[in-house]
Amino acid sequence: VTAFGLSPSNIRHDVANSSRQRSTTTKTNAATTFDYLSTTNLTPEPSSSTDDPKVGVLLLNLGGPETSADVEGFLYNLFADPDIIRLPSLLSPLQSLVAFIISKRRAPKSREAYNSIGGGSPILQYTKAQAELMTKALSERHGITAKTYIGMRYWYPFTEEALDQIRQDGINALVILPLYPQFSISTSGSSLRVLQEEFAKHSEFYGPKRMFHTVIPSWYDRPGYIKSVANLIKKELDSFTKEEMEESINSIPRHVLFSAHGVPASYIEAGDPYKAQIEDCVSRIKELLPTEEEGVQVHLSFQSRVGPVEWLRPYTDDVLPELGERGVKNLVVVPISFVSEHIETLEEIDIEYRELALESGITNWRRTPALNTDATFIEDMADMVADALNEPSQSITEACVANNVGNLDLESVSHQEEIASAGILGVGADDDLRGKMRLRNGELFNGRIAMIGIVATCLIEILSGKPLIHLFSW
Ligand SMILES: C=CC1=C(C)c2cc3[nH]c(cc4nc(cc5[nH]c(cc1n2)c(C)c5CCC(=O)O)C(CCC(=O)O)=C4C)c(C)c3C=C
Ligand SMILES: [Fe+2]
Repeated sequence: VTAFGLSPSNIRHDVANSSRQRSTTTKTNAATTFDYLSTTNLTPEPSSSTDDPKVGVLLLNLGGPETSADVEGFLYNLFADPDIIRLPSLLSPLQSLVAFIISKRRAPKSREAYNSIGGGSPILQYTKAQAELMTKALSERHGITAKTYIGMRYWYPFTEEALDQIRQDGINALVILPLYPQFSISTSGSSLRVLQEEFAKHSEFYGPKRMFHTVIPSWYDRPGYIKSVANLIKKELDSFTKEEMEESINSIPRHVLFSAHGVPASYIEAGDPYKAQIEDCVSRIKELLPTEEEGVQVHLSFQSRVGPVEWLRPYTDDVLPELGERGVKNLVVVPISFVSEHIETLEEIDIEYRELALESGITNWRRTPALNTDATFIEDMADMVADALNEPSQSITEACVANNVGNLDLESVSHQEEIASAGILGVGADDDLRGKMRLRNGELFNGRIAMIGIVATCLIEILSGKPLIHLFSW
């Protein structure tokens, strides 16, 4: 079935009539029709007295503090998310306490970073601009009138608020688009979990008889997106002057460093597709760039690690000095896992990494802007929504299962490994593998003991007022 196989009466519906009943952010194109509804296998009950399809697009994003007074609350929401810090189930009742302690601890450093970029995150402004332009392009390119909603995970407007509005507006065909090109359990997965909970709470509204929804879980491989990033990089590569090129003492004069947001390495072990999608994305973009023979070398590293655990490697702050040592002078840094400017582009890359690069001898520094409202990208967003309306639908649950959301639970990881290896272990048991499984279970046990120790340490600090907590570095 297509994503929204509504009843035949909706086919070739006149947008001009229905658009009067809903508030849209677009100009209405009266001559256009809802051709995308033309395959009809399912017949939902209309949500209002008319049987208009009311199309909504829900853009999911992370959100960010708008002022420095918001920073601690934002951090609390982030660390209270079990998809960001997953405690073993025994300790999960302590999640709020852990979030409280870590956010208090981290707030001054984060606040300073936000102050250096004007006091708050620009994420909401960029997301609003993307929403408005995408809605307009959806109307102009595809004749689809839709209302676009923004649902942030950790700050206003929260996803729950967007869903309240979606219900009030009587939307009956919803495209869910996380603004993360690559899927991670910690980002798109976390937002989809909120949707799952909300849909269960209001099942009378979100049931298939009342409303269809389809999720676009990841879209890093869309040619329009790949092309728009490649174009931004080529523009920066072309900006190196002849003099700058001559400064290079590396055999390759220009270098491109993709700096992706990191995740803890344990996420990948739990089945997070993020690393594989980042690598695939980078290799697709690379195909559109000049080759090494043409004087451009491409690198990939991961930034923004937080806390005491191992994150995806290589780390950006290790790679920059290495490139400097290799005589690289001309470098274009490309933020790759996010589509608008935010603290980690404006502060971490533009200030911290730039300084590190200059200290390391990389004298000619460039950074591609985030896609923001890039015209090719906005058009591709609109095309992506239109495609989702015409292609087979993917439910929230299907998207979660396909991307291993929920696997972060330590018990389920261990259980799945046992299941996965049961065949090998049962017949012709492999002692080495059994040994590894025992080791893994031992590690889990040790992990839990360590976690209890950490929480106990925090409690002691709170109760005693003494700073035991800077034993670990959130
Ligand atoms: C693809 C993008 C992102 C992934 C993956 C991701 C995972 C992740 N992040 C943290 C901890 C923090 N993230 C913070 C800010 C932040 N994170 C992303 C994106 C991804 N995070 C963005 C775009 C932002 C910035 C929002 C803004 O205000 O502009 C922060 C707060 C900032 C700071 O104090 O450094 C934290 C903390 C973890 C632990 C994690 C994976 C488990
Ligand atoms: Fe983050």
